Amino acid sequence: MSDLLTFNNPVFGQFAFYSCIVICKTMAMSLLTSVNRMKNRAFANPEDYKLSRKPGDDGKPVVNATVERIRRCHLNDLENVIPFVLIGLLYVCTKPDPSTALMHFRAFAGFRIFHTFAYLIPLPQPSRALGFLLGAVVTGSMAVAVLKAGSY
Ligand SMILES: N[C@@H](CCC(=O)N[C@@H](CS)C(=O)NCC(=O)O)C(=O)O
Repeated sequence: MSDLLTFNNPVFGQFAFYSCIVICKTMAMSLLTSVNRMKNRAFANPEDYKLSRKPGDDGKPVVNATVERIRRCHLNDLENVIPFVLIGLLYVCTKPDPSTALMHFRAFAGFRIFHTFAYLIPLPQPSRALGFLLGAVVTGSMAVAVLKAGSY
């Protein structure tokens, strides 16, 4: 029992692996935002322009469509990845069938990566909606398992 949330438990190991992938993907959105802020000279704060002021800059915050799209994608990751990680931890404690659990973890990571491509390319809808919905179904399925395990 005490080994459930350690790497002695293969299900936890797989959960940690796929969680780390989706967390790193979420973190990469910050980097991508920064790169695109610099590329498009679309900084959020007047003081940011002082780092690389160019002739003609008035130092006013600029809203750029690409930067805003990346930020929405980042926010959507936060809305979905955090619940996956929290519910996933509880799910691992229900001692799920290892192959079923692995299918959940892989599917969630795959759908979230697909959602990112669908948002940033962008792919025509309902591609992004499907990426979001299927990922949410995976987290929902783990939540049902947790609720069942805790309901007696
Ligand atoms: N916070 C989301 C909740 C619903 C959601 O996540 N929808 C997916 C599929 S349409 C999405 O990618 N929404 C765009 C977004 O969150 O920026 C929203 O405002 O749209």
